[in-house]
Amino acid sequence: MRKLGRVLEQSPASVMITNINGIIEYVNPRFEKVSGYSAEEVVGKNPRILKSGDKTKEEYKAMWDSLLAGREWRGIFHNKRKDGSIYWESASISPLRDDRGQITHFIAVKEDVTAQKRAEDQLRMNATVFDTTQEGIMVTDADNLIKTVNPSFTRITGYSSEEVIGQSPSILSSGRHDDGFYEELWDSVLHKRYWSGEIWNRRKDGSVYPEWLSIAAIPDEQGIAKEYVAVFSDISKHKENEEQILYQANYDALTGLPNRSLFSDRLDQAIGSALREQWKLAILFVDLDQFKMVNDTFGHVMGDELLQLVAKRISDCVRESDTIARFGGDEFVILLQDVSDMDAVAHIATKVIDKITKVFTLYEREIFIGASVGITIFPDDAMNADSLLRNADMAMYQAKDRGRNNYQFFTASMQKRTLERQQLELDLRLAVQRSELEIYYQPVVDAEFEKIVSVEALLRWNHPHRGIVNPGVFIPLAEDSGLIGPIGEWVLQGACEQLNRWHNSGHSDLRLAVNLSSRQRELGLEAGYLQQILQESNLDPDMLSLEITESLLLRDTEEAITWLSSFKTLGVNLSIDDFGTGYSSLSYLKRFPVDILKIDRSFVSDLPENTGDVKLVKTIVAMADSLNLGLIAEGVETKAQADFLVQNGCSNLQGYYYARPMSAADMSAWLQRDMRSTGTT
Ligand SMILES: Nc1nc2c(ncn2[C@@H]2O[C@@H]3COP(=O)(O)O[C@H]4[C@@H](O)[C@H](n5cnc6c(=O)[nH]c(N)nc65)O[C@@H]4COP(=O)(O)O[C@H]3[C@H]2O)c(=O)[nH]1
Repeated sequence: MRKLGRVLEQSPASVMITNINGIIEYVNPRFEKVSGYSAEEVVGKNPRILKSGDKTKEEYKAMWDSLLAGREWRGIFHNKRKDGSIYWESASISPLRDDRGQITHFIAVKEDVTAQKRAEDQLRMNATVFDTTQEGIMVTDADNLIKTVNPSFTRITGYSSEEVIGQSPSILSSGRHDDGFYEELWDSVLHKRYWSGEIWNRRKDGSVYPEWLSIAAIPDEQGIAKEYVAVFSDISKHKENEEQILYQANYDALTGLPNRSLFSDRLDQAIGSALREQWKLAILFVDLDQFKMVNDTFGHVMGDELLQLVAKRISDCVRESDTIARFGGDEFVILLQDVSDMDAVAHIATKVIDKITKVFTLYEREIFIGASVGITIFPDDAMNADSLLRNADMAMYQAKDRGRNNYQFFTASMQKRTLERQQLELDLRLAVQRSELEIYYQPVVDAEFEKIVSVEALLRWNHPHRGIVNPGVFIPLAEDSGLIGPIGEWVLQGACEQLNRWHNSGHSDLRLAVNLSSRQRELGLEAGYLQQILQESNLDPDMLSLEITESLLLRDTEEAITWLSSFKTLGVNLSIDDFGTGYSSLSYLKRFPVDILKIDRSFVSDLPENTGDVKLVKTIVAMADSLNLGLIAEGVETKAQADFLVQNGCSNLQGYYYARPMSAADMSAWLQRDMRSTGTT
């Protein structure tokens, strides 16, 4: 019996003996160690002091039912130690009987299975991760044959586990990587036990996809790799996004051409190669003429489509290896590599202009635009990308100044001209204060009745060093700098005062036309100001007409209508200058409060020989007739032109044939002359 006692005392299992009522009578030292309670603390107590609250009442009842029926009970307890920590015990509880077979005690033999339980939980969790993770997992053996794969492997690759187990992972090879790539990969796995990187694999359906793959070698106790675990995720979507971001950062979304940033990179690279190979580069800066007008008239959708067609036409002019970029708006830039012959560069520029000036047909409309091209050469003109682009831009402006639809090579004198332009702008600021501006007047005659009907006020600048500067040069400068605001008001006031003087000297029927710039609207010219001038000059508003260009009508149409209508309300007339050069249409003539059309000089100069112009002028005359608009032909230089116009219903004529623009004093003298001699001198 003592021997038995020793067995209990030294048992590696916890032993607890309770009486029939479940009151603890004995616990062995192992119990004390595992539970943290001493024998004194638990003897006389109910074992429920160990309860963690995990088992339900029903479970305890089932256990007691079984024990009281004399059956052994086996199960797991989730118990609480004295310090509150939880542990798992596997228990076997048996009833002890006396000689009469009556149950007197219960003996519980328990084993702490916490570690085992944790390991099982860990395994279960690993299995769940393996089954549910989005990453594909493939485990291979020491010979690198597939041992197991998870469901995501099947989802990504299309192979079921049955199809791949026992196979080499090479069935996934895409063929996109060379042997060297796999050698490096395995070298890292074998020596560093790890590799991760991007790899292209092939699905069962043959499609190739990029994945992010990590391979780890799992060593045995001796450190020898027994298994390899490969974890991978399909990164096609991620790559697509990455490519899209890269694309957006480097390409123009509308035309698909490289943008400014990619162009600059390519230009830098091209400069590098050109230096090495000792060849030249040409940069062509292409700016569209009249594009803004199309955009404003027909809307952005049409403007966008036009830009796409332009991009296509420019691409047709150069080699695949050349770069064409869109810098935004209506600016395109071409980079030609390895150029030796400047004639060839000029030829390409001509080709680009020819292609762009050909008619575009969009939504059954015929659209004409033009292009001005500036060219600069590396290394002749500059050594770096920024300067080259600046030069090409400057040359492009020169091409525009020279009448559009042509190209200009950059020259050092252009830089000089740009500086001169800046100087001229400074001078213009002082011109008003120094009284260097003067209003000239050009008569408009009624050729049928041989009398003067009106004068047009045309501004001149008597520059102290340059002499007379024409408005074609300084009006754009004044518009760019905002100086057209005060200058335009000065012209209105001066011309109205002068007309008043002529009225007072007996020419009371004489009318006046003054040019308005669209910028004057933005710069705040208001009808109230004009009304004041008219009152101060004692003029009937009907004696004044404001000349506006077609482009003014087309830009910000609604605002322009409101602005012009406010002048119209005063009683002044509005005339459209350069009629026929833009996208004149009957519909906008009806929308604008216009009174007079001026036929542009360009349609008059080839009359009466040019049949196209003949037709056009006849159409404008008919249009003015039917809309009840006044008509003036500009730029009449010959008797033949005058005769043709009069015979065809336009008798109000303006041009050198009658008189050039002249100072107010000369105009006064002219007014005194006999109108009968007009045009015969
Ligand atoms: N070859 C040729 N040319 C002729 C003939 N008859 C007249 N011209 C020129 O044609 C231009 C007619 O003026 P515009 O079309 O209003 O075109 C004007 C007008 O748009 C603008 N401008 C002139 N003065 C002013 C002004 O005070 N304010 C504004 N905003 N613009 C002005 O500058 C433009 C150019 O003015 P100008 O150089 O004075 O040029 C004038 C005039 O000198 C001819 O028979 N043959």
